[in-house]
Amino acid sequence: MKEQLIQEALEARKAAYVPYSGFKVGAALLAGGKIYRGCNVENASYGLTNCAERTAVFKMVSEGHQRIEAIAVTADTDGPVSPCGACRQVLAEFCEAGTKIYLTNLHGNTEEWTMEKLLPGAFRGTDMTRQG
Ligand SMILES: O=c1ccn([C@H]2C[C@H](O)[C@@H](CO)O2)c(=O)[nH]1
Ligand SMILES: [Zn+2]
Repeated sequence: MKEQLIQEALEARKAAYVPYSGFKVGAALLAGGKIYRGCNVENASYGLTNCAERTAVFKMVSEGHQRIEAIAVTADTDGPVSPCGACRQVLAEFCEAGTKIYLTNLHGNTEEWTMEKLLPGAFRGTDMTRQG
């Protein structure tokens, strides 16, 4: 599954819409027996850009799944790509501590991370049980 997710992420990257940065990113995740791909989608109002990882997550949720089994992310970086802080927080919502995160690049450099390594001590909904 690791290799398949990486190949799917490489394919997903080809669809990236990046007229401003030129930096294409691809992601692919497994959920409910299906693979959801995502690419980054930029906007003339730069801050509205959606990263590849979040595109894949939102596709998954909108299709009725809420648990990521594993995810691969790829870009044309020197080392394995490093997901941004926003994506780490969004991934944490639908991953468990041990969920595998495959970080890779176009040169075949791959690192196998976990959600807990990607965002230690992530803020979670359960942290809000004593609100009010
Ligand atoms: O993990 C990452 C890091 C960056 N980007 C995108 C956002 C923007 O389109 C471009 C440059 O930041 O890369 C992603 O999609 N995922
Ligand atoms: Zn991001």
